[in-house]
Amino acid sequence: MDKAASQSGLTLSDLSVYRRSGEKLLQVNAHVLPGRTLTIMGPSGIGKSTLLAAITGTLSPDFRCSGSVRLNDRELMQVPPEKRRLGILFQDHLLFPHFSVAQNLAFGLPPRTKHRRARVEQALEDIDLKGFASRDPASLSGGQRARVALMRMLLSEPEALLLDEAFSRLDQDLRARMRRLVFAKAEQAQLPVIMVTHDQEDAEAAAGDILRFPPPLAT
Ligand SMILES: Nc1ncnc2c1ncn2[C@@H]1O[C@H](COP(=O)(O)OP(=O)(O)OP(=O)(O)O)[C@@H](O)[C@H]1O
Repeated sequence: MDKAASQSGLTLSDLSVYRRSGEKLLQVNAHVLPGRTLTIMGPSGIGKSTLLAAITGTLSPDFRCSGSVRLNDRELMQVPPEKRRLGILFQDHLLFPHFSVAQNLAFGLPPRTKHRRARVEQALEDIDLKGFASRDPASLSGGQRARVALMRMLLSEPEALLLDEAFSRLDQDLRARMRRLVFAKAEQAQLPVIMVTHDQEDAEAAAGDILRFPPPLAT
């Protein structure tokens, strides 16, 4: 593998999260290739969401982290959150309630994007919501909201995706459709993905490495 190829993707090196008291929650070493997904699973409360916050640079003051997060050729630890170019999707699929669907999507576009209206129209088509531009988010179904949230994240041109129980509020059919959409987009754009989930089917659908906490006991 040449040097450039070996640097592509998202690399967590001894990334550790601690409570302010000094107690270590998790430590992770992982390399996620472009277009591939690393699934993180483990019991509630062990620090999976906190780990994602360490990656995005949005840890609450109750925690601190150490180690390294490299995205392609950039070390992110000293980079402010808004410049890390990470897309994160939570289970709530939060949209701005006073913005229309189109305005929510436009919010994802980087500031200097040209042809904003056309980009938003195309995005609506991509998620099968043509004609929904002026709708109020509250008038959408859960699945429609999830697709708008996903597309808004993708429009922001992230270089990696982080999914925090992103599919858990969706019913089974929709969950499978959303998963396919996310993994297809990630593969198409060659984005590394880290997915936190409690759901074995999510993990199987991702078809990538799985990191389980606590590690299984050796037999
Ligand atoms: N803002 C906060 N201040 C203090 N403690 C917090 C805060 N957020 C989370 N915690 C605590 O930190 C620990 C890790 O929480 P975290 O949400 O990262 O766990 P998790 O593994 O993602 O859990 P779940 O699977 O239930 O989402 C938990 O004990 C939680 O109660």
